Amino acid sequence: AKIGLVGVPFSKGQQRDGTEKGPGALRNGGLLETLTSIGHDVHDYGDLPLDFSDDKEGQIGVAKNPKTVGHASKMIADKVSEVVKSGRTCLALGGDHSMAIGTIYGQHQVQPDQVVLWIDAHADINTPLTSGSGNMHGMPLSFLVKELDPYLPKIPGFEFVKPCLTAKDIAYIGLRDVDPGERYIIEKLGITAFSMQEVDKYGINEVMTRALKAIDPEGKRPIHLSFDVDSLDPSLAPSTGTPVLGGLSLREGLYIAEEVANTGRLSVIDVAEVNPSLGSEQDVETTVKNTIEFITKCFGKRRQGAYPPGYHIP
Ligand SMILES: N[C@@H](CCCCC(O)O)C(=O)O
Ligand SMILES: [Mn+2]
Ligand SMILES: [Mn+2]
Ligand SMILES: [Mn+2]
Repeated sequence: AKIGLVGVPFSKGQQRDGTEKGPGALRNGGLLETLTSIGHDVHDYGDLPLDFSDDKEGQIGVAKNPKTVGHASKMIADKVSEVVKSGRTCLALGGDHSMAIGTIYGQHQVQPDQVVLWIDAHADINTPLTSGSGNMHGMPLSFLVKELDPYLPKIPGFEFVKPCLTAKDIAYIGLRDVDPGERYIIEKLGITAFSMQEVDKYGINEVMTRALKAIDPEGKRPIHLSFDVDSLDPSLAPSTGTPVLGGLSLREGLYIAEEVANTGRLSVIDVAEVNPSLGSEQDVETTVKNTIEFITKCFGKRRQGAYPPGYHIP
C-alpha cells in the first residue's frame, strides 16, 4: 500500500508529559523499516510542528488547554486531509488521543462517508461538561458526533470543527473503563459498543464481524481505525498514561488488525497514547514492539505467512 506517515508529537490532551515522544519511539523501534520490508511505499511527512504551550487562561468548563488542543487539531486535520487526498493511507502516530479530533475531521473533508472503529479501554466521548478530569483526550468523539452538538459548550480553538459523524458510524471494541456520562451517551445514541465483557462473551471474531456489519453493512465505506494502545492489556502496552487491567490479548489485537486489513478499506489509522516516559526501558520496548506488530497487521502482514508474486519452489 501507499502509506503517508504523520508524526503527532502531542501531550496537552492529558496531564502526563511523554506522549509527545510517542512518534519518535515508534520510529526508533524500526516502524518505517518494518513497513518497507513488507513491501509498502512509505512517505514520511515528518512530525507536525505542534505548539504545546499551556494556555491556562483558555480554560472553559473543565476542558484543559483548549486553545492548544484546538490549534493542534487544526494542524492535524489539514495534514490528514492532504495525505488522504494524495491517495495514501494515513498512519498518524501520537500523541495523546485528543489527536483524533484532527485526524477524523481531516479525513472527513476528503471522505465524508468515513466510519470509525474505536479500539480503546475508554470511550473518549465525554463532553467538557460530563468530563471529570477535564483532559481532552477523554473527549474527542464528543466534538465530532452530530447528536451531541446541542450539549457541547463553545470551546475556544474549536470554532473550525463541525460535527461530522453520526452514532451509527462508530463502533467500540475493548471498553472497560467508561464514565457514567459516556455510558449514558452510548445507550442514548445507540452507539455500537463491545466492551471486554462482550469480547469474553462472544469472542473477538464474532465481535469484529458484528462491529464492521454495524458501521458498514454494505462493506464499502472508508475506515478510520482509532487505536489507543491502552486497549491492549497493560502487560502488552505498559508505557501508557491510563492503563486498565483485563485488556485485549496480543492475539485479539492482531485479529482486529488483520480483519481491518482484509476489508481493503483502511484509510486512516491513529496510534494513540504511547508514552515512552512511563515505565522501565523494558516496558517501553515491550509497548513499542507490540504496537509495531499491530500496525504491520493493519497493513497486511499475515500470521499465515506470504511469498512474493511469481514465487516458485527453486
Ligand atoms: N474517561 C477518562 C479517561 C480518558 C482516557 C483517554 C484515553 O483513552 O485516550 C477521562 O475522561 O478523563
Ligand atoms: Mn460523515
Ligand atoms: Mn484509552
Ligand atoms: Mn483513547
